[in-house]
Amino acid sequence: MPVRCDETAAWARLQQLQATRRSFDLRQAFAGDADRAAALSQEAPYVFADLSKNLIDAEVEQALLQLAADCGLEAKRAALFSGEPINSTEGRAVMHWLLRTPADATGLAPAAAAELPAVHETLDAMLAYAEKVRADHTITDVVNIGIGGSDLGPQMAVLALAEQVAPGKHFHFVSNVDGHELAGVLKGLAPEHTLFLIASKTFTTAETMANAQSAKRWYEQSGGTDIASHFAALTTNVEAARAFGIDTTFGFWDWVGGRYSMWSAIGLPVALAIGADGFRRLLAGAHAMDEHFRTAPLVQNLPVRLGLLDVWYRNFLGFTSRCIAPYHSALRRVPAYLQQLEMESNGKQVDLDGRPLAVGTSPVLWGEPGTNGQHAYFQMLHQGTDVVPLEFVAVRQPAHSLEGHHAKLLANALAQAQALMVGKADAGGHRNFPGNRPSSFFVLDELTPESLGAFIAMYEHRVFVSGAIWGINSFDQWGVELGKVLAKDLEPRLASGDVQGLDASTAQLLGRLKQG
Ligand SMILES: O=P(O)(O)OC[C@H]1O[C@](O)(CO)[C@@H](O)[C@@H]1O
Repeated sequence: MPVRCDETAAWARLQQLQATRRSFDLRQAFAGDADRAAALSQEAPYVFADLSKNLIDAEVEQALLQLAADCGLEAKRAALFSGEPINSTEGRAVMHWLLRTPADATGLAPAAAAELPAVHETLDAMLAYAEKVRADHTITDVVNIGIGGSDLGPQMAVLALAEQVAPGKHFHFVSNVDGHELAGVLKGLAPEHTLFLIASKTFTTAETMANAQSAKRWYEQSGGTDIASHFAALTTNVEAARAFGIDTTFGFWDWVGGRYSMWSAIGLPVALAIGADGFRRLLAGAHAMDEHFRTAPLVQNLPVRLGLLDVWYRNFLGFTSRCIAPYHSALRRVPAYLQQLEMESNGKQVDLDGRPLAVGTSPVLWGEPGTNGQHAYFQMLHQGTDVVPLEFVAVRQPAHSLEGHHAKLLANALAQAQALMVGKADAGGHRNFPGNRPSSFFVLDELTPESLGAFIAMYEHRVFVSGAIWGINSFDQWGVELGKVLAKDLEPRLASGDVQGLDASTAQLLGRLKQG
């Protein structure tokens, strides 16, 4: 039976520490420890993290590392990198990291080594296709149709790396079954200049299938005659894609979770946007972070330190949400991407054996780019009654040459982190800032494919770490199923008006929304 984190000696120790840390004050902690900033910071590939403005100290970190030991984190990490079927409810290995492993890597576990040639064969084919389409100037618009992991990752990355996108191609992402979205995109397109990518791991997702059918109908009705050249599928279900009428397919494997799939064929929009070299650089950055996570001692391992901090905040300090503020507008879809990554992975209520947990799991993740958030919800972060740990992401070098802007942006990020911590007590009443509010601060030197890859991989592993401590399966998502089944039942009722067997509220709403 797996170890329950809350039954370990380290958990009890952390509870004791939490009781003695009720009055912990960041300002005093800095005043009392000249080494605090350095000791609670971490260099990792392409990412520097200053964790020193968090409500922790060396003793708490030490106890958290003991918790990692008691919960078998290293063995779990080894199981991840050995290709063991750690996604136990689906009987699957979890090897998205293999998608960014170089072709000549040595020392891989047999399960991983066996898959590596196929990974690179598919990658090479996909990148060759990407280069062919990039060189084809008749294709001016690429429409990615997919949802969840088949949308958020590529969309986030194409936006983040927009500076490197070759001119002449426009990228559109259609995810919602809401026809307004697809109709809005199609309005400006011509079939002969458009490439549709149907991105779906399962090739069964209702929204994606509906959008794909409508896109195909639109293509044919607008005079398009060459589906083979204007549609490609990115999927593990190549047969279903063929049955749909798509010949050009790029596959991947069931050991790649949807929310971990931007490194696979699902990343084709990114490769189309930044080219084969750019995509390989993205993979290289992520691989560098994989190696850091796999090999660095836990005490100097950034994803480990972050995952343990998440456990401390969630389970000992009782913080139920975390805010992410990228101070870079190109990172504006990062919060949405991370929401799926963390909340779909760790929003679980039972352990690996299906037994109810006695501890809280995934916090709510939310956020907007700075400085916009400052003029919206930062009020609550500074003076609200709840403490919400905040994560700043800043990029040292801008990709534009507009004078003065970047210094203003960075000054704001620094100022907000500083203000949250130091507060302002002398004004009293409405003008009082309590301070002592925690934040982490990530610095990327430049926003490049490498640094983006490393940053995202850091988050993936961080989510793995907290999930491993909680003893949950971070790689299934049964919680999305019930709504899908009920929607199937309700769809025909919206036409017929049949409310038999429905609860009174759903019946009333269905009556109001009835179609026709
Ligand atoms: O790629 P697919 O199979 O269309 O799934 C899309 C998304 O739907 C989910 O399965 C949730 O419904 C996500 O996990 C996944 O990323």
